Amino acid sequence: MPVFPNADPSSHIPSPLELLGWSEFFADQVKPSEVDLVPRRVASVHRARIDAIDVSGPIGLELPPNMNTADFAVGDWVLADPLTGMLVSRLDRKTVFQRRSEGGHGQQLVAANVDSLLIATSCNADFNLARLERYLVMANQAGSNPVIVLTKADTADDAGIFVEQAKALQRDLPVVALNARSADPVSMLRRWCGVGQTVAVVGSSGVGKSTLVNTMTGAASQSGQKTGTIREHDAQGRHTTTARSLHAIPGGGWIIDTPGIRTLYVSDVTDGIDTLFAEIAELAPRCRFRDCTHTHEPGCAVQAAVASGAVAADRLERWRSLLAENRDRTPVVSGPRGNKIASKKKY
Ligand SMILES: Nc1nc2c(ncn2[C@@H]2O[C@H](COP(=O)(O)OP(=O)(O)OP(=O)(O)O)[C@@H](O)[C@H]2O)c(=O)[nH]1
Ligand SMILES: [Zn+2]
Repeated sequence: MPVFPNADPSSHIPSPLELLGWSEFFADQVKPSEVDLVPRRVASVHRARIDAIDVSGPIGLELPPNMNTADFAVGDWVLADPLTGMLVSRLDRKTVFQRRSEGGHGQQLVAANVDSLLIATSCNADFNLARLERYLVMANQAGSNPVIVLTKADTADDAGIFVEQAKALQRDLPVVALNARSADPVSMLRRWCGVGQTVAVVGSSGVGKSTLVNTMTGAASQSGQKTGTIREHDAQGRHTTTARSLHAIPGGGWIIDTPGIRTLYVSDVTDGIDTLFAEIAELAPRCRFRDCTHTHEPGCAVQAAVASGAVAADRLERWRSLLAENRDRTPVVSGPRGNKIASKKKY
């Protein structure tokens, strides 16, 4: 019998459901009256149809007439009737990404139950600190661990310059530079893609999201086609992703690809901004005024930190503009006495 030097005899062998990302968080939500239902995970959402996976593989989900596919996100866990295949209920989400739809008023669901968000950008003209900050705010707000993935490192003279700049964006932020067309992603991203873990890839069009997903899933497995990624020609005649879907990573977790996002607005993400600019958020309580804007007030701890060089002036500038945008775009609802309160985060 082979001996594995690091094998832990007490180590937990994941159940087939755990391999799909199931955990106690979801199991605890199943009511006694629901024990005859089966958990399924949403693999792709279409206008009139939802495809799911369960322990036996890909499976369709029937939606009752009072439910709308737009209310479901890739990565969601639902309970279904095993006999009719009818979706009965959705379990609460551990994490959820949503973004304000362009021109629209509602929030558009991007993905749910994502453990780590792979924020892809390339080591070239696409590299933009302000855009990365928006994605970081989105990940922080959703409760997922952000990881910056710098693609096309093979085309850069010195990818290290990009790595250093990205690392400075947020405390303890993991940053990896790789060639998405080589085997790099498989080993370099493995620690976020363990058994039962789910990652999602976001970023602008053309940065290499699909290439990354194909490399991680082993394109030869054709799992991309099976779970329903759609590639269409865009205005420039390039192939581009138009639908999100969940793909299996051989020997590991799950990866969700998303279409390129043109404009990412920040809205209702105050906590996410505080995490991104932790050095500023932590100083604020030491300002003389509780509602200090850190611009002109006497006794401002943040301005003092900028003067001493402990906080970078451009960070304060970017913090201010993100916060202003967030304030402008966050819907305000009337409170009990007509006072305005920001809308509550809703999963
Ligand atoms: N040299 C190099 N080329 C890459 C790398 N990653 C992606 N590419 C190329 O960049 C182009 C765009 O890659 P895609 O994977 O289609 O980009 P995408 O982000 O999925 O784009 P959308 O589907 O439009 O959102 C393709 O020609 C890829 O072969 C990389 O790390 N190095
Ligand atoms: Zn201040």
